[in-house]
Amino acid sequence: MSSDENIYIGILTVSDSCFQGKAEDTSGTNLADLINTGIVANAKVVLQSCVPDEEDLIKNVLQEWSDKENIHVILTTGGTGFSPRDVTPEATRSIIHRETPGITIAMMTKSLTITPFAMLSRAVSGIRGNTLIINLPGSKKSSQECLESVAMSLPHAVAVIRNRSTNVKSTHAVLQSKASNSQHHHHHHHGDGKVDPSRVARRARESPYPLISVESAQKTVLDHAFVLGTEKLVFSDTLGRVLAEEVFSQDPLPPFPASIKDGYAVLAKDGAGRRKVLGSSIAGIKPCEQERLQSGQCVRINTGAPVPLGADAVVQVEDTKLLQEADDGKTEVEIEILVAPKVGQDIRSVGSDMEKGELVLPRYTILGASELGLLATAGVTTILVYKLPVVSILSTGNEIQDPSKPLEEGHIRDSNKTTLLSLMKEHGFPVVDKGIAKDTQESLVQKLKDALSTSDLVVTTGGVSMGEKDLLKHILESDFGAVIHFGRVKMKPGKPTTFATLIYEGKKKLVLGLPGNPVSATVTSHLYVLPALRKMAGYQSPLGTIIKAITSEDITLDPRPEYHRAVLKWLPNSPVPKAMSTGNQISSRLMSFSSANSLLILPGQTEQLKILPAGTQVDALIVTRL
Ligand SMILES: Nc1nc2c(c(=O)[nH]1)N[C@H]1C(S)=C(S)[C@@H](COP(=O)(O)OP(=O)(O)OC[C@H]3O[C@@H](n4cnc5c(N)ncnc54)[C@H](O)[C@@H]3O)O[C@H]1N2
Ligand code: MOO
Ligand SMILES: [Mg+2]
Repeated sequence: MSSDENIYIGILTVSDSCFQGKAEDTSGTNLADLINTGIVANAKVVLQSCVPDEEDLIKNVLQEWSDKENIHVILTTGGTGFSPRDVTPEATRSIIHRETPGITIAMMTKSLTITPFAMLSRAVSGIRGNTLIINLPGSKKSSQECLESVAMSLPHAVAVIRNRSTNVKSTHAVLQSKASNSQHHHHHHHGDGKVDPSRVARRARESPYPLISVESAQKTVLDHAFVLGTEKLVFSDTLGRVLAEEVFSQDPLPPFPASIKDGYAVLAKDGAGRRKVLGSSIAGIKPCEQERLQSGQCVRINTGAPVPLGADAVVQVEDTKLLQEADDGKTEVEIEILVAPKVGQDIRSVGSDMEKGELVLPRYTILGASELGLLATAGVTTILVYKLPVVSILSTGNEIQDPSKPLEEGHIRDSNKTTLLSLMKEHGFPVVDKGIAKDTQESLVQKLKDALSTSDLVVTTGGVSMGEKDLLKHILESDFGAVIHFGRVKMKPGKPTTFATLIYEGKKKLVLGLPGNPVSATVTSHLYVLPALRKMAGYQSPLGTIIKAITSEDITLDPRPEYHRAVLKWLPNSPVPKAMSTGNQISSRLMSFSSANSLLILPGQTEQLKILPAGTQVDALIVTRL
C-alpha cells in the first residue's frame, strides 16, 4: 500500500478585530475544520495565526511560513475587500514569485454564481518558492465556498510545484505511475513525487530533492536551530558556555593601592637621599593597621602589598643602597634612595585594573579559561548562561556492527558513531549514543523515537541516498510528519545530506541525516551539525573558522565543490600555511582524515579550470585544535 504524502497547510487570519480580540476568528476556525476533516486529500493544518491588517506583518508571516517552515499551501482569510485597511492582496503580491490567476478565477467564478458582490473581492494567489499562497475572503461563508471551489486541485498543484522545482523527468515518471496506479482515484496523489520505497522497480530514478548549495543548506539549518534558553550555574561549571547576561565587577581591583615592585614606599617630595626604615608592608596585611608615613621615613614593601597611608611612590630595591643595619643584618635601619621618585611611581591605584561596577564580560561572551578567571576576580560566582543542546547519534545499516564484536561475514565495523560521539564531546556538547538501527521501518522508527525523546538534535548516518534500503527520508515524513528542508547538497563528500524538522512530544526537534560513508559523515558534521549545536548553545557566529592556505600540489577538481582533507603546516617566515593533501579522497576512505587539520574548500570544476595548480591560495576550514 503506498502511503501518501501529507500536505501541510497554514491558515492566516488577517483581521484587526480578531487580532485585538474584539471578534471571534470564525473563518480561520472553520477553514481549519474543513481541512482537518478532509476537504483537501491528505492535508492537515500545521500552522495557524492571526495578524492585524498591516502589510508588513502579513508579509512577514507569509515569508516565514514559505521560506522557513516550508509550508505547502498557505490560505489567508480576510483583508481582500475595498476598504482602505484591506491590504492582504498587496502583501501577497509583493512576496510571491509567480501569480496563479487560474486559482483566483476559479474562486471568483464560483462566488459570482452565489452573489454579484463577489466581484468586490481583490483576492490574489501565487507561488513563492515551493509554497502556494491563496487569498480567501474574510467571511466564513464565502471563504468556505472559495476553498471548496479549489480544494480538489490542491494536491496536484502541490505535487507539481514541488517536483518542477526539483526534477522534471522524475515528476513525469512519478505522475505516470500514479495515473496507472489509481486512475479512478482522482486525488490519491503522492505529494512530493517520492514513491513508496518498498516498490523498488518503481522507485524514482532521479532524486526528487533539489541539489542546493552548501551556503543555502547551512543557512537553512541555522535558521531552524533555535536557542534553548538559559540557566543559572556556578561560574566554575561554565567552561565553554555562552554568557546570557552582562557581568559587572563586584569590587575594585586592586581594592587598595598596591605596590608594583619589591622596594620601599616613600614620600616623593623627599626626593633622593637618606630614609629611616620604619618596618615592612607585606601582602595580606590590612592597610589600616599600617602607620602613617612621615617625611624622611620609608617602609619596605613587596609586590602586591598595600602602600601605607602617606606614601605616594614606590622605589624598587635596585635603586637603593643600605646605609645602616642592625641585629646581624636582620633589620634595615637606614637606606639611601638613589633616584628621585615621581608621585604615583610603581603604585597601582584602587580600581586601576578593574573598577567596581565596570562591565567585565558582555553578553554572548564564550566562556574560556581567562573569562572564568575574570569571573573569579570580579567576585561573580553564579551566572546566567545558555543551555547546551543535547545531541544523539544513531548509526543505521544492516551491515553495521559494534566494533568490539568479532567481525561477521558481510559486516563492517561502525566507525561513524565513534567519530561523531568523539567530535561532539571534543566540542563540549552533551551527546547520547543511540546504537545501530537496522534498515527496516520498525527498527528505524523505534530507534528514532528513542533518540527524539532524549535529545534536541538527532544525527543519523546512512540510509539517505537512492537505494531501496535508504529509508530515512521516507520514514521521517511518513512516521514522524517531518518537514524535509533539503535532501541533497552540491558538495563532495556529503551529497545526500538531509535536514528535517519535526514536532515530537510537543517540542521542535532537528534531524540531520548524514550520508553513511565515514568521510562524508565527518565532513558534514563539521559543516552542519557543529554549527547547529553552536547556534542552539547561544553562539553568535556558529560557523567554523576559515583561513587562507596555499596548496602544495596540483589537485584535480571534482564537478562538485569539494571539502578536501589536508594537513596545514606553517613554515618559518611564511605568513600563510602550506596545505598538504591527505591523498585519495574517496568518501569511504577514513584514512584521508587521519592527521588532517583542515578541509580545503575547493571550487567545482569548470570548462576553464579542471586542475587547480600547486601554489593556489584557497580557503581552509579548521577542523581540529591547531
Ligand atoms: N544511485 C546513487 N547512489 C548513490 C548516490 C547517488 O547520488 N545515486 N550517492 C552516493 C553518495 S555521494 C553517498 S555519500 C552514499 C550515501 O549513502 P547512504 O547515506 O545511503 O549510506 P549507506 O548506503 O547506508 O552507506 C554508505 C556506505 O557507508 C558505509 N557505512 C554506513 N554506516 C556506516 C558506519 N556507521 N560506519 C562505517 N561505515 C558505514 C556503508 O557500509 C556503505 O559502504 O550513497 C552513494 N550512492
Ligand atoms: O557525496 Mo558522497 O558523500 O561522495 O561520498
Ligand atoms: Mg545508501
